[in-house]
Amino acid sequence: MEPAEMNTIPNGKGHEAGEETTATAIKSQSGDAAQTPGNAEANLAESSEFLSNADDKKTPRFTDFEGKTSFGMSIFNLGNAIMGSGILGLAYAMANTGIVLFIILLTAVAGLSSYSIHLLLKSSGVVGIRAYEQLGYRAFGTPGKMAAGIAITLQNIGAMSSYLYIVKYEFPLVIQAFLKVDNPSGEWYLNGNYLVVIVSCSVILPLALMKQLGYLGYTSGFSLSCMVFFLIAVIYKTFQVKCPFDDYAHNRTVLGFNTSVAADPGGVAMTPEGDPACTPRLFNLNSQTAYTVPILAFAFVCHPEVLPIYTELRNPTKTKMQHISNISIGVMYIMYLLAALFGYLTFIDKVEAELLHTYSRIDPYDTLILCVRLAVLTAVTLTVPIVLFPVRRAIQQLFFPNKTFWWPRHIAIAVTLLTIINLLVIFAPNILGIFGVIGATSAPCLIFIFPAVFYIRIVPKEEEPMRSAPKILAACFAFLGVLFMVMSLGFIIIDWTSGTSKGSSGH
Ligand SMILES: NC(=O)C[C@H](N)C(=O)O
Repeated sequence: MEPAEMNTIPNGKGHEAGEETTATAIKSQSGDAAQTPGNAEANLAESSEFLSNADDKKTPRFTDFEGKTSFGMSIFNLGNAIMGSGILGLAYAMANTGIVLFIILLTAVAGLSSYSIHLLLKSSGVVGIRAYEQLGYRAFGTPGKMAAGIAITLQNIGAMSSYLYIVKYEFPLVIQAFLKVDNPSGEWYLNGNYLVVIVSCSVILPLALMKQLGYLGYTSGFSLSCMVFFLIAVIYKTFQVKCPFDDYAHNRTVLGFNTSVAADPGGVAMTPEGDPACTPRLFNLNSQTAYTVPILAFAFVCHPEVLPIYTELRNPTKTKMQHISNISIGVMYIMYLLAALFGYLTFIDKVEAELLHTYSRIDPYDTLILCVRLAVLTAVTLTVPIVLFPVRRAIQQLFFPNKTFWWPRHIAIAVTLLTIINLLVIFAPNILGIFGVIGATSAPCLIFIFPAVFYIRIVPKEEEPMRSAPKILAACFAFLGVLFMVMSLGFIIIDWTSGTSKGSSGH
């Protein structure tokens, strides 16, 4: 072991100077043990110590970091990590599956998501370090660590870009409507690119510079309340909007108004009352049904954030963290179900891939809908710092594995990441298609494949033989992930070649 390793903070978070404990040395040894068969015994002793402690619910013995975040704040943070732009695509997914099939799939993805967190937590109990990349390292050495780090980076950069796209395209419309600017003539405050930079510098960057994720609990709570407001508005609108709805652009054209709202090229056919297009379906299968699982999987991705949140949890145990995950997933499940159901019941077959757009087609200047847009904008903006944390941690794990916390590096990584995402959103809006592919590859890796294969490799054979039920189940889970990845990629390729791209998971 190199002397430098004795000071390693493997989770990428540092202690204050002088806070270094012998625990750090224990971790460094365990990192080494992964590579040296001779140390396997010591390693196993350490793992069983973690496991027995977790199971006994005695004083926890995780020594990689002393967390201070409460149970409630951790629920807010994880809930905020789960809830993002994914919610806007769910009504569309329901339109393409029907209500019953959607509920079955939503329940399945939520359940699988929670099982996958169980695998991650159990593996991290064995390794003793709560970092996704370290699980990869323990399971497969450097390639495993690289694979985890790269998947987290790609997935989360994709998610953050999708949030900033919302800021770029929604924020100018909201400002325009609130200021009642009918004919915009190049005002800077209606330019989405400037707004993205302003929001990034004034809101996201200061939050992303926080030393610990736990501090973001309050903003996460606020972000979730914004989404609750969105949900209440979606439910309320179901009883307000008559099906078939009158397209605003169509009305304005018919009445001869000069409107700045572009008419949808497809238009909305004015269907008579009693049209089947206004009857909700219980089951539905069409060419877009294939996108449902990628949309749902994207909506439930929070796995890169689980271990950082666990690291900062006060008195951490596996059971406690699993409760936090189950509560967050459970609450999001209910919110997702309600948003999808009422969004679908409002527009039935006319619902678009992005729910907010559909409301704008009724009346883009409706005050409630403008407030809802503002709420969604705020919610996704406040999610960016949470999603940025695991990327910074992955970069630290990959490039500066043996370094203690250092403010200049912490700040430089955040600034660089935000700059890259801003440049992508401003100059390469067409890259969303690429993120569809990334979403289709990194999401199944992070949710299904990595937790399962890491678990199989990390949990010692003495404790769970290869043919034991938990490991066979984990193997099936990994297989499901591969199947899902191949399917999603196949659909995207078919979509591209037939030229009807809808962009699956990358909203
Ligand atoms: N955190 C993520 O990667 C995506 C998040 N689950 C969303 O719905 O936007």
